[in-house]
Amino acid sequence: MESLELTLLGLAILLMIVWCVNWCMHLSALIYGKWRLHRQHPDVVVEELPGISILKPLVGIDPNLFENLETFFNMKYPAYELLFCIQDEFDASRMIVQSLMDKYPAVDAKMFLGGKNVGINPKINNMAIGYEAAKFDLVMISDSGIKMNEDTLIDMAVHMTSKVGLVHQMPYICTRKGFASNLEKMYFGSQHAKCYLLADLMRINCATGMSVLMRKSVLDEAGGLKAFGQYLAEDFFMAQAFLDRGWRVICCSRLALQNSGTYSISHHHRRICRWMKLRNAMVPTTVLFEPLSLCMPVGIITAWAVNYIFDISPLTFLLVHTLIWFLLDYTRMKHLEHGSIPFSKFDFVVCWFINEIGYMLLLLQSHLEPAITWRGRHFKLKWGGVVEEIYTKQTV
Ligand SMILES: CCCCCCCC/C=C\CCCCCCCC(=O)N[C@@H](CO[C@@H]1OC[C@@H](O)[C@H](O)[C@H]1O)[C@H](O)/C=C/CCCCCCCCCCCCC
Ligand SMILES: O=c1ccn([C@@H]2O[C@H](COP(=O)(O)OP(=O)(O)O)[C@@H](O)[C@H]2O)c(=O)[nH]1
Repeated sequence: MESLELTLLGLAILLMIVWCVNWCMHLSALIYGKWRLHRQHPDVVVEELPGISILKPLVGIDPNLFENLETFFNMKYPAYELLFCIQDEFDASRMIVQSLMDKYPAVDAKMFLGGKNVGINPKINNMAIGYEAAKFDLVMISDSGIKMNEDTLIDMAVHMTSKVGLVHQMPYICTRKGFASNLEKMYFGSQHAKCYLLADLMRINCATGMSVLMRKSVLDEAGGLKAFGQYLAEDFFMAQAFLDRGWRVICCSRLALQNSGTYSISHHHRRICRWMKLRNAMVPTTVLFEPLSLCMPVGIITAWAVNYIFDISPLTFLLVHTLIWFLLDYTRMKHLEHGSIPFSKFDFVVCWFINEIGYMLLLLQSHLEPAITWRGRHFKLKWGGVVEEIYTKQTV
């Protein structure tokens, strides 16, 4: 009996330690975010910044594609080239790119059609020809849904100091109409931002491939872009290749503004679930630690612990815990927005709860359904992150 009580006491103390670690994570991410993000670079001599080759992999169109791509033609940067990689020669994005190239003849832009089969990852296959044609030593990969501010390239280039090999942007979401967009903002502004900033602070590989600037010479030394075609989480392995060679990988101070014109709650959930499956395979410790870094699971287990040790009402504890967590998320989101949050406080509360609950359900789903579906293709992840495409039989 005594040993059971001791075990329960030990467990309760352990859970309280996990709870304290979570508050330290929350506060460190807030402080680090304040220091790292939204910096200005008034003293930079822009003309001296190195040239950049920007790879834009495109598949299909969405209502914001023209607007998003146009921002790349209007960047304040001395030397850059745009390498549009269009997966299918009959893809509708070809017309959009052509019209932008006609509108901005002074911008160095080229189109590459059809890609090249160098592996399984379709994004890598799509960019393979563009990569070979890149003329600058700094190569940037920028996903189709990204919108750029005029000074984002400057910010990324400034972060590419002599010890740095890869600069990435923390994903965030542009303000668009509707609840689905608010929910996406909530996801990227709360738990995701907290862990992303912390990982960057602790130099843990967390680089997301939607917007990354890399030294091409180092990537070539690692086998070039094609070496990463066997993985679906090519971003993770690319960043790892830089770390393995002693280069620093850092997050710059501008956020990656995702502004896809096609969005819905189910699309967001499918996408996040796909990412969770990749995380589970790449860094298996996240299987245990990701739930332990979420408000509700941590609150519930600690409510039991404080009740066991201090006889405090679990419900009161849970309410106070949730309120403070919520307020810290609100503070972070305000900082990420660099101003006021673009939806009402009521919407914020609703989104916050739906995001917290949805997050836990998605974590469960990511374990139940291991196959990965991406843009209509199905993949099986093998240990170590190598991927295999699953072909389904067509019946006529
Ligand atoms: C008690 C502490 C527990 C901490 C546990 C935290 C668990 C992680 C929780 C949230 C993670 C958010 C930050 C990581 C960002 C990863 C984003 C992601 O999942 N990206 C995958 C998909 O990217 C797209 O893939 C297709 C590609 O074409 C696109 O271009 C990409 O954008 C990506 O592939 C994933 C790779 C693996 C990333 C592993 C990240 C581990 C992060 C650990 C963070 C720990 C921080 C806390 C430290 C105390
Ligand atoms: O078969 C594919 C799937 C994706 N992509 C490109 O890869 C990038 C990321 O795709 P998506 O937005 O679907 O990935 P997510 O961010 O959801 O992981 C985009 O620029 C796509 O155009 C590609 O070239 N071929």
